Amino acid sequence: MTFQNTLEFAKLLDSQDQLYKYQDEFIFPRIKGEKVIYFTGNSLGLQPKRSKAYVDEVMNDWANLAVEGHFYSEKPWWDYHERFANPLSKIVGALPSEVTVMNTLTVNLHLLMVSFYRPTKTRYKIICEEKAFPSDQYMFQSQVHFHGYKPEEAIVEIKRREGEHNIRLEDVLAKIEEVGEELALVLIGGVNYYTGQVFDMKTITAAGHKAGAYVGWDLAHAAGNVKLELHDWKVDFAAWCSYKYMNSGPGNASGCFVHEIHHNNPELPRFAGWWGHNKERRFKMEQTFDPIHGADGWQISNLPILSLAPYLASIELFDEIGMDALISKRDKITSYLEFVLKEIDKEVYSTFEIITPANPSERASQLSVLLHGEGRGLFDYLMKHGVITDWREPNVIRLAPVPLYTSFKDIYRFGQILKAGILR
Ligand SMILES: Cc1ncc(COP(=O)(O)O)c(C=O)c1O
Ligand SMILES: Nc1ccccc1C(=O)C[C@H](N)C(=O)O
Repeated sequence: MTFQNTLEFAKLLDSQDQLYKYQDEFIFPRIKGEKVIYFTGNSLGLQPKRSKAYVDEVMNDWANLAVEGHFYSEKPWWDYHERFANPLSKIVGALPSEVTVMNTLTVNLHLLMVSFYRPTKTRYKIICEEKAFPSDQYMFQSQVHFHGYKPEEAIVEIKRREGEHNIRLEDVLAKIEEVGEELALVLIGGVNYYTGQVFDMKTITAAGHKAGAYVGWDLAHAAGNVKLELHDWKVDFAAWCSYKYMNSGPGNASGCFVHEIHHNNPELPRFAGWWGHNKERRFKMEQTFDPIHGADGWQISNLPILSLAPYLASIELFDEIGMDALISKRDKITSYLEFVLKEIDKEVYSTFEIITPANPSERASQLSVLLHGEGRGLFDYLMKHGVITDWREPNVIRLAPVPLYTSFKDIYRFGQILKAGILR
């Protein structure tokens, strides 16, 4: 399809968009009375209107039933998290028994590393990507330190080549082969938070296994954004936060995946708690831990039901729409954004550089734009004029045209505001 940078064309695309109506499911902040153009769903997703009723339900059950709510509320709290298994498993390409919700992302990655980072004298290295999200870097450093290694000897970063913004698959595979028998774990962000690069998770997972290592993925920017087949790819474990593309609310619960091949492995250590104990016998208060066979067996504490409530509301929305419809709009709207950026760049003789891969199979909902010759002033201008983006040092803005609630008209309007901002 040949795109045009006109309001009429954007409206035409909106009229063909089957997800157009879902914008109305979300609450948009307003600036001077007008809904903002929201490009930061990769940091914090918008609030679905249906979330509040789910939270209210828990508040009411708590008021009316108090402790009895654990077992007798409309959605009993003691197994509330089990409602996520079906819809979540479809989002990440897993069996229902392979997913669970608990804690928060970095905490879950730490807990999963308890099981899957088991360094020995000869096999102790972790491969990760250069400039991983800082929380992941601190996690790796503290984990290797905990096991008695120094970060510089145990952490192997895959570097970008000189002058390139993205990591090449061939370089990931070469590094895995090079580290070979010393490799204990590969743990990479499935979608890089800064550039929006999507890694070839299937190929990297297979390569890590061939080297004899476990392979896990930080799916913060991938869950609800890209097509995942965690089960078929034989990923060992993964975790994600739910407050980005899954719109569950600030700091909300994380999701976890543990492949079924690990469910009955008594050799795998884990940090246990009563919520991971045999469900039928949990309240018998027995001494010996008998883990649930499934990702739920990694649960530790009883769950924060008030925060799961909006996550459940949002996950049901995903279930209604399905990942395939989302991804098909995602690709079209991301390409339209790319087109509009390039058109504006030509019109104003500017020098943007989109550092996200141009290849649609290596990107998803995010375009990261290097603003050569522009500074924070442009970002501030956009914010003031109703475009919410985010700024990452030294001079990158990240734009995520989330398919659930972004319209093609938003993209056109953004282009016009951007142009005015550059010419200001
Ligand atoms: C890739 C990645 N990893 C980890 C985190 C940290 O998540 P949390 O603070 O929920 O542990 C984030 C975002 O905050 C992220 O983007
Ligand atoms: N949870 C947050 C709390 C405060 C500020 C930012 C975040 C983010 O999630 C940042 C996000 N991980 C990012 O890719 O920028």
